[in-house]
Amino acid sequence: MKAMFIYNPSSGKADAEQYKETTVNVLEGLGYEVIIKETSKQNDATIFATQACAEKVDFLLAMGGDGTINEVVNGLAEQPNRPLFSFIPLGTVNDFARALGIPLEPELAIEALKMTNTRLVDIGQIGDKYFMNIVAVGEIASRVADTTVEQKTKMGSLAYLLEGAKAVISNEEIEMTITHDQGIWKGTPMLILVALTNSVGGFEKLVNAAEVNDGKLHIYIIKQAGLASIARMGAKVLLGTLEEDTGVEVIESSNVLIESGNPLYCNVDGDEGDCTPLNIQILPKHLKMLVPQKN
Ligand SMILES: Nc1ncnc2c1ncn2[C@@H]1O[C@H](COP(=O)(O)OP(=O)(O)OP(=O)(O)O)[C@@H](O)[C@H]1O
Repeated sequence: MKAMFIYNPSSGKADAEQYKETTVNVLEGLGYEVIIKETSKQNDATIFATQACAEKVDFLLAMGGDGTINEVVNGLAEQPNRPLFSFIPLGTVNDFARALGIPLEPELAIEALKMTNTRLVDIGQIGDKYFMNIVAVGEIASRVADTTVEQKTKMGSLAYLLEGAKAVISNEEIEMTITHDQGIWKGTPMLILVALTNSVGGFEKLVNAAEVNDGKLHIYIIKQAGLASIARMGAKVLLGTLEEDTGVEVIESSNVLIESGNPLYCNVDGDEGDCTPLNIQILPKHLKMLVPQKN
């Protein structure tokens, strides 16, 4: 059996090197012959993941933050022979790991490779790219993309909230049209989230209803709100009851087209993505993943 191990030495606190040997030992202990690939720049992880498919490896293991994992998913998504996939989270947010029950401590995640189950997992397609967690559209979303790596490392998920709140103060109303399976929504929302998983920006209960393999895009339309309403919604984010807020509308759909009066950049899995109009669809159970067995 062959495995490819892709790691990003710069992810998180840049400590992939320290976990590399243990990871390879565990893979070899599981009977894999291991091909090791170190990324050095943007897109390397995508190229390596595509190579893994061409070389028909049995298992692809990645180590890195959400950005690296997103690149790997982009390399796998269009290939006909996708290997089993899993990853060791090293980033600052690690939403996909939270959603899948992969331990956030790298040592524990590596150990967990010894006892896994397979799970078919949905991914999303946005234009010609792929994502596994979230697309955010609105002025807040573009500000979040401005959060520096230093801010993210220091404050973790809090950075997302603070940057978001700052953006709200200068928020201008932008007309948006959302075409989904059941109809068309028009308005001037503050933020639109299209989520595949429960965990967004490190908040594990943000999209409570989302399961990684439910075949649905969970669309949260967050309407214009003053600071008091934002504080109320913030509390509900923590409690996992955001969808009950009067300022929030939730739509489930397999496809969505998001158009806006002025072009708006979106944020895809924490990084800047394309500009509106955005065509998003779900690819149900597209990845076969190895996830830790539940105790
Ligand atoms: N050797 C490298 N040095 C610097 N950057 C790299 C290297 N290899 C890959 N990259 C780039 O680093 C980007 C960010 O990495 P990643 O998201 O894994 O870490 P992070 O930003 O610390 O995590 P998170 O997204 O959870 O905050 C990748 O998308 C890739 O383009």
